[in-house]
Amino acid sequence: MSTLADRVTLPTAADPADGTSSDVVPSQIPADSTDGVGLIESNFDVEVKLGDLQNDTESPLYSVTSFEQLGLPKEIHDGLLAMNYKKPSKIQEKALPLMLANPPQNMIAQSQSGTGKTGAFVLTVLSRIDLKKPTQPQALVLAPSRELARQIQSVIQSIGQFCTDLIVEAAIPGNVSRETGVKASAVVGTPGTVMDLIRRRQFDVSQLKLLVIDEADNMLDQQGLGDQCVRVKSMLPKDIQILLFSATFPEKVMTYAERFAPNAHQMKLRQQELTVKGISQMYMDCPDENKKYDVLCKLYGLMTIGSSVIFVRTRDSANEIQRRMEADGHKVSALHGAFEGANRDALLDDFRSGRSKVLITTNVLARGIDVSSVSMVINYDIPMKGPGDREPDNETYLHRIGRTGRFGRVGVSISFVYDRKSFDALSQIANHYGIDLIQLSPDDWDVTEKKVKEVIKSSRAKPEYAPSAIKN
Ligand SMILES: Nc1ncnc2c1ncn2[C@@H]1O[C@H](COP(=O)(O)OP(=O)(O)OP(=O)(O)O)[C@@H](O)[C@H]1O
Repeated sequence: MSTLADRVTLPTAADPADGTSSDVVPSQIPADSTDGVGLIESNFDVEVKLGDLQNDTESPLYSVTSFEQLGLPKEIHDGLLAMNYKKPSKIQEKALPLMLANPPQNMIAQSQSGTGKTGAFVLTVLSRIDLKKPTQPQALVLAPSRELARQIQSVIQSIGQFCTDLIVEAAIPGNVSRETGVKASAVVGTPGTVMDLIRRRQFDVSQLKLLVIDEADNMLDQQGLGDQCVRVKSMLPKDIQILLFSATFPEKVMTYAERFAPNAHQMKLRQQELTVKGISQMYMDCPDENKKYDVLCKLYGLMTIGSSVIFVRTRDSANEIQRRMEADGHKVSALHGAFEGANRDALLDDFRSGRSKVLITTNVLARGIDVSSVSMVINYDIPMKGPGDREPDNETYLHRIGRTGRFGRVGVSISFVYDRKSFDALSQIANHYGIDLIQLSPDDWDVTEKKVKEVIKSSRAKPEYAPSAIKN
């Protein structure tokens, strides 16, 4: 059978399995005992030398400074030690002195997925709060989803675990008491809920000193949440320090971001620097759309995969794939915006803890979510944008695959293509970032198994630091 790749030439990387171009640690592949569902507990037995990466000048995890040199208060430093953060990553090292300086200045900061942007702004939040006013809101972080807001709340609580009287509240639907309103020094929320709370006078913003917008390119995009963020900002003190963070800042949003955060320091990456080296990016050339599902099941049937995320275009297809996979004996969960909040929280908590290992979701979880055990991301549908979904969505692709390969770990992403449109879209994404995609074929499962397993196996690493101090 001729494959799409026979017909159209897409650049392919040297096969990492042949040892010519490999960012992964080659390891012995055990004869996996699959139980038909391919979702077996894994043994984390390979060491990742994070210290090596943090000494590699080319790595975004590299830094020359120590956290001590950043002059953070003792209780914050103790929190970092408890999290096993030994050295700052590049973004933390470079951005922190600028963000912590007085008088406060705005910042627009870009760094690859999973390189510690959250840590960078959380340290700024904690440094700016006066803990003697525990219920007076002083720092506000906005994020695009309730899941990301809750995660950031947990990171503030974890790094701030020795900050006495620290109260961090999530301003997400259904979470803030109508009677008391917001009673915390740090608030993390989604823009719609934050706007409602301010309007209903349940959130006193008069003493806010810091506004952080995470995933800022998405949050300021006029097609999306832009309006709400602008409205929130218009209700805040005029001299507030503004920090904008993302792994992606497309040019058209950048111009807007510069107006939103005037005179900001800027840390930007070149387009070719945006991809994370530890993620082996592959694509699967499926015979047709209907066969995508069979290929998916075959993949899970063949391999022992730690945790993985499957991204689809619509909520309906997430439900449908979940239904079919469960009927076929796979244990999977689906999470998307149609579910009620508490249910979404429980589903993600299960995934974080490893109780569930396969998460089928939409773009709602494409950004920011940090689950270090994710070793595989599947783009079941190539991310598209614009009227009629005509254009490839470069940014969403990068964020989706960034759910694996967190902070020096390795992971694999597999994007499914099946026709000219999906193939061209993926080619455009690859060209945009200068990525060499590795081709997989459903006609040759031995090779696929070898290529994917090699990465997955080495991703079962025991990092030097605690995997994630996030408490749910
Ligand atoms: N200095 C550090 N030392 C060790 N681990 C760290 C350090 N900074 C961050 N981490 C860990 O690295 C992981 C990724 O960090 P984080 O979620 O902040 O990435 P990010 O850059 O915000 O990613 P994304 O672009 O996906 O939002 C987290 O599990 C975090 O706890």
